[in-house]
Amino acid sequence: MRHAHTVEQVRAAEAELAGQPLMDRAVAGLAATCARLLRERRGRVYGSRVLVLAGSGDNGGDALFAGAALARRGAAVSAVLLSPEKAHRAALAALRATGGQVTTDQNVGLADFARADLILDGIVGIGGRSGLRPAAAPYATAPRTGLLVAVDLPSGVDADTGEVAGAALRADLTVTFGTHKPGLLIDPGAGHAGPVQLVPIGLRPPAAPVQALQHADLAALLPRPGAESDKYRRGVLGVRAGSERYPGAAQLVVAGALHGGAGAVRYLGRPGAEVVRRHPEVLLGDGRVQAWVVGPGSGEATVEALDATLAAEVPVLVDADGLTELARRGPGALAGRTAPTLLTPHTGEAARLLGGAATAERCAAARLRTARELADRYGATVLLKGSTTVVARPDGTARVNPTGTSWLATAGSGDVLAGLAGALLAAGLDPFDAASAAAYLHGLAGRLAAAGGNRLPFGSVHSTVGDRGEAPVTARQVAAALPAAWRNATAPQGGSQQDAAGLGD
Ligand SMILES: NC(=O)C1=CN([C@@H]2O[C@H](COP(=O)(O)OP(=O)(O)OC[C@H]3O[C@@H](n4cnc5c(N)ncnc54)[C@H](O)[C@@H]3O)[C@@H](O)[C@H]2O)[C@@H](O)CC1
Ligand SMILES: [K+]
Repeated sequence: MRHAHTVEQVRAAEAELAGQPLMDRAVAGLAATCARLLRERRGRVYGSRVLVLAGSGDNGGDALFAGAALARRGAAVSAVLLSPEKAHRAALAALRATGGQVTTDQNVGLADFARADLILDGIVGIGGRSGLRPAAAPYATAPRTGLLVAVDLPSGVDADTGEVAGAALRADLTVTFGTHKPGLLIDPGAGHAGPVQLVPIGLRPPAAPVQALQHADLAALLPRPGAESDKYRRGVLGVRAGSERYPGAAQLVVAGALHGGAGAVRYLGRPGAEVVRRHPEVLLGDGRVQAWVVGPGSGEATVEALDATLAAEVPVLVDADGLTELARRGPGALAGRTAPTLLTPHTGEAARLLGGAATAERCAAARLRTARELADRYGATVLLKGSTTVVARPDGTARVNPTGTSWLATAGSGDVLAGLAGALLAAGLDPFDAASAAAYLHGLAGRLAAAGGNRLPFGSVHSTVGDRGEAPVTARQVAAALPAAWRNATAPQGGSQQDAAGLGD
């Protein structure tokens, strides 16, 4: 499990320990990574051009100290000071002692930025407030040919939320200290961070409010049938999805559920005959179920379907048309529920559920806040889909999904996810585990399907961008790739499989 802590928690954990040794460890890790990158790119550190962007705090101090370490190994290091009068004194002296050049002229800085082999972004770290200041903003868009390494986090990204107010630096790699920060794992911040490397510095922070599953966590969560298993013990999922107008949604929910390990799927809806023709395993008509999925493509049947499922005393997953109807009814519609509810909106549906001034764009820009607010208001677990899927519980604990790919932004992909998460609910996972495991498996299936037989490219903690060497996928292909994703995640050699899937640390 990856753990991400808030700035307040990091500060408290740091306060328990002495400052300078922490900084020394951070700088040593940072300088070692930069040296490795330079060796990979230029064959050696000696003679490489390194630019340090140094702000006024300890983040600038880290970058300047790392610059000094690289200069001692023969790199040509220059630094541009963004707040000259407040630059970290000891670090600046260390860089000067190695012969490093220091400037306060931003034109010189931008010229060096264009030609450096490696740039260290030490403008602001966890002390950053409300976006980049005017002196730093040009570096967010200035042309460069070298690699940019963000120190602790990309300047301009909100450490606690991943929100970006205005411009932010875009890194090729982020070297973060002590623990992950939520903003490194959640878009848009995650997109600015690139792959994240964690340098341990000995912090002992409390339980993390934001987590990201890894392969081993998924393997532990996914149900495994035992000798005593029958279809009821494995979990029967009831599906009220699809309509005459949207028969495909029913097929995709069912495909997601069957490949998601449901003991059986019971289908209630108009296109029943078509569903059984495609999936002969499916049971039709009312009967015992352990969880429900309601809403995908349910069209004119939605009101009745929602009434029936919300009255059931088993977990219910509400998606798509079901969410639009729920938004009309408001949070009170869930007040009488005796079993858990899982809501799986995309940002447009999230905006509808929140009402007021909420828009899809604002929900996308503030994903963690949106998921938490919905979970709190509706008293339900919420899986907010999109670039970085976020799962939040009413108590605010959240999981962010590292496996997503933008290839999953395709029609019907959400229906497959609903069926998969529903199957895991029916198997007895609590909604938080069911939703986060489903998102992980679904993302992995999307990536495996997109990569075809190719090895997945080296990725990151978080890589939501469709990579070269991948092809577009359909929702049916995602459903069909679920068994491969399941095997990939649960194979005994999980660690190497994780690397093969491009999800290494
Ligand atoms: N405290 C510790 O024990 C450790 C801290 N470390 C480093 O220290 C950093 C935190 O240092 P600080 O607390 O000094 O904070 P930062 O260096 O992140 O930033 C604070 C400074 O930046 C200014 N500032 C705030 N918002 C700004 C903005 N939008 N644009 C420009 N300037 C802005 C503030 O006025 C303040 O002077 C971490 O991110 C990490 O890099 C590491 O060395 C590990 C150990
Ligand atoms: K930074």
